[in-house]
Amino acid sequence: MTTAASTPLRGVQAAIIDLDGTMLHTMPDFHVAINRMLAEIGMQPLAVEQIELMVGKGSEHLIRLVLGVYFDAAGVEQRFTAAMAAYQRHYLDINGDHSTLYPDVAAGLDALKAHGLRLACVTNKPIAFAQPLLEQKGLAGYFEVVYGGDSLAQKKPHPLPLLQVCRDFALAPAQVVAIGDSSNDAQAARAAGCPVLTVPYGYNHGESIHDTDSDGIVDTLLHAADLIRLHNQIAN
Ligand SMILES: O=C(O)COP(=O)(O)O
Ligand SMILES: [Mg+2]
Repeated sequence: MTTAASTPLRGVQAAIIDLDGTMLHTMPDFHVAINRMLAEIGMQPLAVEQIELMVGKGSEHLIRLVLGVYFDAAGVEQRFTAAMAAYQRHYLDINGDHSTLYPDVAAGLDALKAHGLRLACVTNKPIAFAQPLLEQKGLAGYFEVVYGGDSLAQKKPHPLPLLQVCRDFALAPAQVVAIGDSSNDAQAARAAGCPVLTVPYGYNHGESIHDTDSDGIVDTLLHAADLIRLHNQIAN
């Protein structure tokens, strides 16, 4: 972490929060939906530990990696469309049923709002999954803007969704902190010019979050809110 004097968090007025692995432990939902899809196409189930390494770069990437466990490149492409349709159907069927909030998520979002920050959610999850999930878990009301992996022309690690939020809020990237659990979030933030904080408990493609370039690792969203308040020297 840099010192308060040079902190990239000074002057931050909005936060972009990631969904999977940052606000919600959704891996059990992924596990159930993927294995129902695999059963439908006659394949053996995968362990949740295998699936965890594949999540983070959106549904298309996930389904290609899952099929790649069983088939060569041509076999993957041949089955991709049907597998994706089955996966989407199964995911929507169980969306949120096996997912839980990480500790201090609501308290952290409350604190960020109390510190005057505007909030957006940017996820690589398809918007048709993300929006009902946020509603079901009582999180939708926190966010002025929600972008899914298919809402815009590019998804994280591309900076476009983050830059779109900056435009929506009429703020410079340096005034908008991204908070996420993976190198995708950090790369998108760096490319956009946004400061970035990471949480250590989510899904980072099997890599340690300590190896990801960020402006700090925070235990919870509440810790992130405290850090932002501290560096903005707002007395609350
Ligand atoms: O669904 C994914 O690929 C990951 O979604 P996230 O961007 O919310 O972590
Ligand atoms: Mg994530």
